[in-house]
Amino acid sequence: MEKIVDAQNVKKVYGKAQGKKTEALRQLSFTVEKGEFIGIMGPSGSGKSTLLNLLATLDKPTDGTITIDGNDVTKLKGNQIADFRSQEIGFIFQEFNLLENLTASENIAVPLSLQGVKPKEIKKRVNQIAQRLSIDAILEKYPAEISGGQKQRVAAARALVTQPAILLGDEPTGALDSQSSRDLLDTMKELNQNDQISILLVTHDPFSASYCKRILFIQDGVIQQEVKRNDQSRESFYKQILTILGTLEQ
Ligand SMILES: Nc1ncnc2c1ncn2[C@@H]1O[C@H](COP(=O)(O)OP(=O)(O)OP(=O)(O)O)[C@@H](O)[C@H]1O
Repeated sequence: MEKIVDAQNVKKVYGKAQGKKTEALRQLSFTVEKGEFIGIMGPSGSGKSTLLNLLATLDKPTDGTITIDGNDVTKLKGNQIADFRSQEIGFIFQEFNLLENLTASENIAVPLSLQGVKPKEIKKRVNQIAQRLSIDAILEKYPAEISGGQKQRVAAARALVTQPAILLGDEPTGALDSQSSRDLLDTMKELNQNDQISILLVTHDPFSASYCKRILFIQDGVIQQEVKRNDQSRESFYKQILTILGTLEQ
């Protein structure tokens, strides 16, 4: 199996040398295989956002290594980091972060324009991913003219149009109603199953997490527990997640 992410002994300490220090992550190790759909859960303050920032190459670990698609991202410097991020990492957030004065299609095109891809190729790739996410009909609309669920699909298309090694999600259903959440999660499941897109989802929400194939539970900066869905139904996985969360948050 090909590893998309290989995090080894990752440690993150916040704070100045002399001042108060917070050890947000301690000796955290895990891998993500190509085509996995993995969830990260844990109580508030357990280190989830810290981990996501490190995986997104927005911050560096204090110690340890993080390899993404064969590249040790802890060794990247300056411009290499931004280039790597724009090519290899797709990101969807709770807030959709769309540019309000650009149409859906222009929003999706932004990462490709930044990479200097030619307009004809951009058009082709935007149309392809829009079809995949069933948003072809709204491509010429502005964010203010579409629903929350559609906005998140546009954001997902923007994240995937560069064909990144991994799609990172930070509570992507957090601002959606339950039907739009379900639709987005179904689409993510489909992209994972049919297109082998590797997805890592950080979430508080057991319903979203129940779509994952494997979940890492973090507590106090370490992986406390790991569960696999295997062949159980999503409903039964959901119940298992609730039980574990109950024990963790005591
Ligand atoms: N920039 C920072 N400077 C100092 N401490 C920080 C910083 N960011 C996070 N921390 C601390 O690191 C620990 C882990 O925080 P983190 O935000 O990663 O947790 P989380 O699991 O994402 O929490 P939540 O679910 O509430 O978003 C916490 O103790 C937090 O206070």
